[in-house]
Amino acid sequence: MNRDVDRELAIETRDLTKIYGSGNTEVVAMRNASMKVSVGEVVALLGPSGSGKSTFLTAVGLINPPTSGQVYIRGQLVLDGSTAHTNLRAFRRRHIGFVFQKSNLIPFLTAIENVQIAIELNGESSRAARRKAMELLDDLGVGDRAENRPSMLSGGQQQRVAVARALANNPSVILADEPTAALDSERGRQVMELFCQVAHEHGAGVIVVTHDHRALDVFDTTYEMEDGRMSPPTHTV
Ligand SMILES: Nc1ncnc2c1ncn2[C@@H]1O[C@H](COP(=O)(O)OP(=O)(O)OP(=O)(O)O)[C@@H](O)[C@H]1O
Repeated sequence: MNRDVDRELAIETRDLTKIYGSGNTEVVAMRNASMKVSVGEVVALLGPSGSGKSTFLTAVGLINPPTSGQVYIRGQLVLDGSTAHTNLRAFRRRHIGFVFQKSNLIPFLTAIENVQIAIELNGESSRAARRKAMELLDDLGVGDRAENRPSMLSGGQQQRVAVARALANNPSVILADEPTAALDSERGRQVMELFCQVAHEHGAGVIVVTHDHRALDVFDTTYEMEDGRMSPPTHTV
């Protein structure tokens, strides 16, 4: 990626601070955390347990607002401290895709239905949604498992379906919390590589919280949190 060009930003956070509790129980979980993620950039977020990664990710995901600081998505100010500048639920559904540690697929729906339903919820016709869902499953190498329920799929295949679902509505932003934690290192790497490839192709800004230092070369940029503070970015050459 050519970083000399001022690319369009998918995500920008400015000085995010989060304080839980008050008085004796006050915890400053995040201090002035700033990050810029361009369209098509895939970022790894590292840090020890309790360093504030989930607090940061859930603030960017508009789930757990910061105490102060701003979140911009595609240049639009969405959160200023705990003040919402848009309808957060609607904005989240349209612009943000989530991938969790476990795939969280709906057990009684097939792989394709799990992806299709996410597209239909955003107002697509069932036919168009099914076609798009199939394309995504094919992209992620699980098209041949489209008619299987999650219990018939391996952990890696389930996670690929979950990634397809996160990409379903062409989100500007994808947030993943240890998406490969339940997989062995080889399968974890495969899922991460595919995830990055598809995110690049779809032009989303992606932040992945990971503990796996072995797969860092698949990311464009790495940040590290420690004691609530965000490091400057390290770019992969
Ligand atoms: N709801 C809460 N109330 C009070 N303190 C909290 C709350 N959530 C998190 N914390 C505290 O904030 C700090 C940062 O937690 P956070 O979960 O963001 O860290 P993390 O880096 O994601 O950790 P892990 O890797 O273990 O998930 C920790 O000290 C944690 O105990």
